[in-house]
Amino acid sequence: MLDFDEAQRRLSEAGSAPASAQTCALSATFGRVLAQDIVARVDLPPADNSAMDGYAIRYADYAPGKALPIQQRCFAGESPQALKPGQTIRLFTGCVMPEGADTVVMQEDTLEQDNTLTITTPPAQGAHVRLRGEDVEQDQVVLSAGTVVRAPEMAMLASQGIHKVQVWPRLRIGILTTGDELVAPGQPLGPAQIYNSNGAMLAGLVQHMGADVVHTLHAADTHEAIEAAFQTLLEDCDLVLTVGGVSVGEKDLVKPTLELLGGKLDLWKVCMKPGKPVALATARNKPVVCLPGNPVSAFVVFALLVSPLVRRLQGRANVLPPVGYGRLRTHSQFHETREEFLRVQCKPNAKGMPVLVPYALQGSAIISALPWASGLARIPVNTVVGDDDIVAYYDFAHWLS
Ligand SMILES: Nc1nc2c(c(=O)[nH]1)N[C@H]1C(S)=C(S)[C@@H](COP(=O)(O)OP(=O)(O)OC[C@H]3O[C@@H](n4cnc5c(N)ncnc54)[C@H](O)[C@@H]3O)O[C@H]1N2
Ligand code: MOO
Repeated sequence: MLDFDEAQRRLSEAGSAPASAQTCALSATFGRVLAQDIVARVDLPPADNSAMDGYAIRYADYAPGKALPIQQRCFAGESPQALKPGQTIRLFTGCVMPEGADTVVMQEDTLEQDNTLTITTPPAQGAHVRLRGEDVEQDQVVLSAGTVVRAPEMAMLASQGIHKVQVWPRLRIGILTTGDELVAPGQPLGPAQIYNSNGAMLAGLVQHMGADVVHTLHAADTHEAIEAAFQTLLEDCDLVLTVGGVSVGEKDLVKPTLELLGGKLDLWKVCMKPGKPVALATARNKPVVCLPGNPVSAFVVFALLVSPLVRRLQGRANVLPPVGYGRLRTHSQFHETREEFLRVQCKPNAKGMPVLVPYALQGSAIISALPWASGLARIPVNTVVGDDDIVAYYDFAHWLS
């Protein structure tokens, strides 16, 4: 069985960014991956401006109790006059600083009467002035290729006046579920049947990562049905995910069918619990990942092994999210021969230290653990782990996005 970290590395490298980029309007960039570095076109802010509603002065003109005539009232969007010596200009937040002024006095620290200003609280030199370029300087790289565009990145693009960018095409993923015991939701449940929950789950996981679900197919446990589904999926998709039928049972036909189609098996069986019977193959130059059928196993394998490959294929720069840590709150002692990934909730204790509370049932068919858990606690192999021990924590907020 392959070591978990080695398997994760190999899956994360089992593909590459798309061959060509496409142009995307700013308003449609949410969730897209930048295919170009973004270089600042303008200084941000483009000019010195006021951070407060108040009065622009030349600091040297200040003296306690001294009255300064108000030369002009200037609103945001208007160009101020140059400040005359010994005078002040009334201005508002966002107004460009008048030439000659170096300080803004906020209006709460002043008295205005008969068009003259008295400053009641001594100002600090240079106070409340936002300096040209203090945020971003022209020609600086503000966003790198491989960044996922979310609201902060949209703010940055817009602040630079950029309304079109080069992005990678959306990743097209196909899903294949197998198993004669499965029934589609909406259909009556017969004896010895269960609902197909992995199809919907994987479709949701794919969408959450900003990729497209091109097909969600279901095949009966026959070579013919599985082969026909593979033909469609390999034709239409960049990545194929199968679920179930990848273990050692007599109807576990996914791997043999893939091999019949000329697929090359790159790895099979990883030393992890849940998730052992996972396979990575290449067919028609496309990666195929076969996930174990148990719902929790499929979910965990997607989070830890498939999501890095998805990020790679999407052209993202960071494919392996950060791993956190926490103190395990448990009544059990663990001494594993496979890396175990417990479904846990992460909560801070009174000192703010993250505490990882495992779900009561840790079987790989326990679907109720999935909406409950915030992430996975990693129990290392050949190590006794008990209450309060510090273990690695894989937060779904990072590992599923
Ligand atoms: N003799 C052995 N048996 C098993 C082994 C083993 O090493 N030796 N490994 C076990 C482990 S670990 C796992 S995980 C499962 C995975 O097996 P498969 O990937 O071949 O999956 P199936 O046998 O098809 O299904 C397993 C389980 O999951 C249910 N399932 C499958 N697909 C769906 C779906 N779309 N929605 C909901 N539930 C699904 C299926 O009914 C089974 O209960 O193998 C162990 N066995
Ligand atoms: O590996 Mo299986 O995924 O333990 O249930």
